[in-house]
Amino acid sequence: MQTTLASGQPAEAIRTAPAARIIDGTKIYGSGSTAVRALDAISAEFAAGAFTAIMGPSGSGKSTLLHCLAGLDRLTSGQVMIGDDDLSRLDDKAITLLRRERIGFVFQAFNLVPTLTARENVILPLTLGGKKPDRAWLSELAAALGITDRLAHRPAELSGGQQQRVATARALITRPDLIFADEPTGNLDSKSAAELLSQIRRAVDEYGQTVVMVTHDPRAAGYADRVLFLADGRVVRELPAPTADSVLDVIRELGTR
Ligand SMILES: Nc1ncnc2c1ncn2[C@@H]1O[C@H](COP(=O)(O)OP(=O)(O)OP(=O)(O)O)[C@@H](O)[C@H]1O
Repeated sequence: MQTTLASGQPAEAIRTAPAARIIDGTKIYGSGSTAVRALDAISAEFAAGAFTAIMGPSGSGKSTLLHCLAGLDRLTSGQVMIGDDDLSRLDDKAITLLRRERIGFVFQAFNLVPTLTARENVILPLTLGGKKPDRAWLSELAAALGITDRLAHRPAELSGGQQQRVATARALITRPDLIFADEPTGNLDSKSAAELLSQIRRAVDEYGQTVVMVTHDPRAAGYADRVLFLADGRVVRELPAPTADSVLDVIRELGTR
């Protein structure tokens, strides 16, 4: 029989630490009269094996949240936990290692290395860690993302959308526990966007990976398990089991408040 706690939740669910957590996170850029409070004592949990979309108006702190969760930037105060590791207690070297081993990124600026081919860019996280790529997985990813025939090309010879898909393959190649994506479909036509989102969805459903994705697109958010809406550096609404329509409804409602 399954053990349940007083809260009604199964004990197993409680024991499994969230993949990532931010607790009372505040991020202030600059100081004095020019200081900007990008995150304002925000708290949120990202369950292992779940896909969360982050939405909110421009300047609401979405990218800052992603960067702080991913250990690319440090909070001014508060805590970020990746599994059981408290990022505020780790030095930069330890954070770099943790990122390389457990985290994949897809960002707006693709950060592809211009002198490397698409294939070399995709496998870079493995090369850096001294590991060999799993050829079958590389082929599967390239096919699913529609870049198989572009792998020998350098980034400058690829369209923006193709570069975005190469960056996505790079984020997925190590099968990281956690994937952070900042507007991954921003430069894609709707068919390519659907392919990329399906691939991200598979990462969650088939491999149990945890995804946190910033997006402005209600259709993209519809692929997630829940949406967190930010405003002024805080979570103002959580929407479980979103659809493009229910996301639009919440955006309209928040916009008219
Ligand atoms: N490096 C920085 N220095 C100073 N202010 C910054 C910096 N980065 C972000 N900000 C400010 O912090 C606030 C939150 O920015 P952030 O990029 O997190 O918002 P966002 O919700 O991702 O916006 P968008 O949807 O436009 O990408 C904004 O007011 C922004 O101008």
